[in-house]
Amino acid sequence: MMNAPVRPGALSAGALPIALAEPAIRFEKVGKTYAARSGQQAVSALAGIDLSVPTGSILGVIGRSGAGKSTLIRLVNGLERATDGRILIHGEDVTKLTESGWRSQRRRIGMIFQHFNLLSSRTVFDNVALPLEIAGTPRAEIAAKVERLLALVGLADKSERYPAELSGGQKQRVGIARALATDPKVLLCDEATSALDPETTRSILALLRQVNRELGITILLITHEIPVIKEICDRVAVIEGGRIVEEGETFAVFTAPQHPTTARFVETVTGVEVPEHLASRLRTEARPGDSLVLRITFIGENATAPVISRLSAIVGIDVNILAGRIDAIAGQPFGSLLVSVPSRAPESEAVLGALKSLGLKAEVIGHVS
Ligand SMILES: Nc1ncnc2c1ncn2[C@@H]1O[C@H](COP(=O)(O)OP(=O)(O)OP(=O)(O)O)[C@@H](O)[C@H]1O
Repeated sequence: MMNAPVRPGALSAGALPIALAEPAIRFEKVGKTYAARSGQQAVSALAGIDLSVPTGSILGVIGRSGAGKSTLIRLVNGLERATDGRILIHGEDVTKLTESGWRSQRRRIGMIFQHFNLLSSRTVFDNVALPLEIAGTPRAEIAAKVERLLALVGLADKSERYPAELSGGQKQRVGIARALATDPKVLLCDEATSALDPETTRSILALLRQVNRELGITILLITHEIPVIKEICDRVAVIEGGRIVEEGETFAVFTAPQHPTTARFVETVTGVEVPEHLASRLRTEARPGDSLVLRITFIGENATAPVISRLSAIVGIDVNILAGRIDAIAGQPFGSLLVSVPSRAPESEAVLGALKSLGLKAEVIGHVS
């Protein structure tokens, strides 16, 4: 039986759920092999990459050095060409574009870099104006647009300065303004905060979030820093050895990583270390009078609920807090707490049962005297 035909105009693009909307970027079985150079072997940098960047989202690709991140992002703006598969940008296959096709495509893609790539001989204003000059925009229009962009990135008072007179964070703000000059639909970020200190990193990430939310620009970023993913990415893809080993919504991936590499990345921001003085005394077998050490994970609304007092009330015993943290992942609360309770059978079983009834994940770490 044939499917019923879809009536043209029955669904407007605005009414489509995100999952059905055309992704801003789609990789289909993409591979990249760098050709052998004299005396060297060919390098397979990427293989079998299937990845969709939903329109309007921020997707972060994380991986260690050499995993293939730079190659992946360079394929999206045509600085490298895929050797296998296809890349679609807003539905258009860019894999077969000619150089002149790429020139007009690149106007729809902005890019920012780890080392900013500003022209040192041009003022802030002239750096931001450059893509507009290349596109042949009239001078009066350029002036108005550059002023708007500098106001957006918080540098309205720096337009006549030169890059050497700016801090790293200010240079990246100029990079962002320049990348937005041609009204791109997609912004690519290549380790954009790796050269910045943590506080400046946070302010640049907040600006990127604002650009995404207020201008509706899709962002694909690559990084080796998990806090960047935690802070602003809606989705995360983990890349290793040229392959995507895990991909999903940031909160889901962080709270239940499936691949060992993902688990190693996320434990640095979600886990609570067992304090040294405790770790050296931990045993797997309980002895009479011992305490049981548990790691409790709080997700979503549980992270801010008074669960420890509720737990004590249910089981009628004291719960000692040993270490903990409450944080936000992609804007959602997440907490992890190390506690100790009596190891004796009825009490410890009651605690584990009560934690389950409260909807909390508990992991037994060991026993201490
Ligand atoms: N132009 C090139 N010619 C040959 N091999 C290359 C080239 N560029 C990258 N490679 C190789 O491809 C693999 C992936 O490199 P890529 O730079 O994409 O990784 P990365 O994750 O961005 O690493 P890093 O964070 O260190 O930049 C590596 O083995 C690298 O040596």
